Amino acid sequence: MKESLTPVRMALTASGGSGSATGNLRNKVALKPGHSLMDWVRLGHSGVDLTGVGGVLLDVTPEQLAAHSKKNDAWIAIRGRVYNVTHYMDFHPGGDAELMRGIGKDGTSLFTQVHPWVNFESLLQKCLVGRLVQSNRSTGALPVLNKKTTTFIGKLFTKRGADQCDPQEKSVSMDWYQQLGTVTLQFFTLGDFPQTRVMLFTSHKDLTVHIKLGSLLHVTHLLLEDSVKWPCKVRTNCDTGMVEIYFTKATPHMWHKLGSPVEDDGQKRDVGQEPYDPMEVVSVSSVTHNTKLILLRHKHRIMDTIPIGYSVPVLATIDGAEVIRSYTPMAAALDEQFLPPDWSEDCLCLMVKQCSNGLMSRYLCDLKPEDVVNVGPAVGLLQLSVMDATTRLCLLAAGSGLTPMVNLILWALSTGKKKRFQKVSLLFFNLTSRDILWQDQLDRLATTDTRFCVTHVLTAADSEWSGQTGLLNLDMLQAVVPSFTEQKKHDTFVCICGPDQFRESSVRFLGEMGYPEEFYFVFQG
Ligand code: HEM
Repeated sequence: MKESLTPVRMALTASGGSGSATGNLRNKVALKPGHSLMDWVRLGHSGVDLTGVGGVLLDVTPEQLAAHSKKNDAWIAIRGRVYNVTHYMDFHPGGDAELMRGIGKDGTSLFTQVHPWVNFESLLQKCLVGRLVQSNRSTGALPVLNKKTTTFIGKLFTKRGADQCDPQEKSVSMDWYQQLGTVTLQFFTLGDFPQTRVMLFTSHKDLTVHIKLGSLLHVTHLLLEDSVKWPCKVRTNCDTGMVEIYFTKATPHMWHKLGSPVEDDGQKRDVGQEPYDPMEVVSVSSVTHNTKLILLRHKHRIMDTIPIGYSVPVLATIDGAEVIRSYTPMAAALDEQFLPPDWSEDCLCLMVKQCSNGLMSRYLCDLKPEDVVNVGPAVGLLQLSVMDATTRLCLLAAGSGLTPMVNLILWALSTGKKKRFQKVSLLFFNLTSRDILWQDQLDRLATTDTRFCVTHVLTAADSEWSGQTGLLNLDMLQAVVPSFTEQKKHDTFVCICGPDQFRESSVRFLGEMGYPEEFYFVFQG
């Protein structure tokens, strides 16, 4: 969860800025009655569409941005995101005239010059229109600062690019803020779900952050001003592509600067073959009679975020032969109260069903704490942006096909998401009731979040089972997945994961319901 950001005046001192557009120490205006921060928060929750575009995230060109430069139609871009601040005008503590100075354009530098501590992400979350993209007419060339890290007024800004890549992949910028006991790094990317690796070495000060966007790897290497604790927390905002890394300071005190950049060779390079990483087993716990939850951790202070629905290859030498099998890392629980006791933020969690003839699954389920497993780079095809306009997510899973669904469920139900999913339905098939994975967690989630519902179906139910039974059929599917209509085609997206036969029949029935391929995604086993 995002930590609350109390405005930190020290951040101002640290950055050397004046804190006011005019140089006055304070430049706040008296707001009209009914325009306090609380009133703004209330308006955000009132259901009024503050975006003015109906809640669909748009790609906005600079020309389109410039067309919204009036007080009663005011858009502003800050760090790659475009917000409609028309409703915010009268709530802006610096007054409407000040805010107007950044309207219709990229207001990032003005904004950071005046109040770098203001948490615009949170204040304007209901106003998010979309992403600022290159104009179609422009050359697509972004500043190319290869192998260069520029530091200015107490924060670090890194921008790199390559000529032959998608313009959206090119830039990653960075900012930071601090409180007495914590320091947070923010990386602004335009990616859907950038893959991030955080590494902290010597004296807990030597920090390297890798952000992988498509075929590019952006590397930020810093010697922090002081030591921080491990592990950190990494949170990715899939709507905006922002990655936030939270550290607890080893000693609480205000830092004068974040640290100094370290020049590396090859700051940006194509991501090609990455070696397998040795990871240590933290714990192996039972989920059901034949399924285990395995927590792995890098031997050194390394932490990865894996994009939703991606899988990692696991490599092991079993009976003298090398075996590779892919698994989808997932959250270790749907709710904090179910987290395994040894879990920490830097754990990679795999759920593995022990198959009688599965060499790798037996090997993994027999692992003991401190054993070492080789894990390769994550790969996947699911792009969350295909669900930009989706309000209803239908998940069809069978057995361990639940694994990619877990992170999808958590993502779709996450608060903070501007374009909320109104409904997330899981149709979950298992053999018998003792095979149902995480039944307690799924059922609990369905009671605590009304947007989520789960239907358990057993294919070999015993006499005590009062729920649904049988193999997937068209009626069952139609009860969970709405009929496909041309007018509402973007409303629903379906994800499928399970054994071959299950995937095939799901696709066949969806076809019978008229669903074109672009409205569902099949995870390959
Ligand atoms: C880019 C154009 C903007 C300009 C020139 C501007 C200017 C100002 C000024 C002069 C102040 C008074 C500063 C002080 O005396 O403490 C202020 C305060 C503030 N502005 Fe803006 N602003 C801009 C955009 C925004 C946006 C987009 C937001 C929405 C997130 C925002 C949120 C705030 C907040 C929350 C304060 C109060 C800060 C505090 O109490 O520390 N501003 N702004």
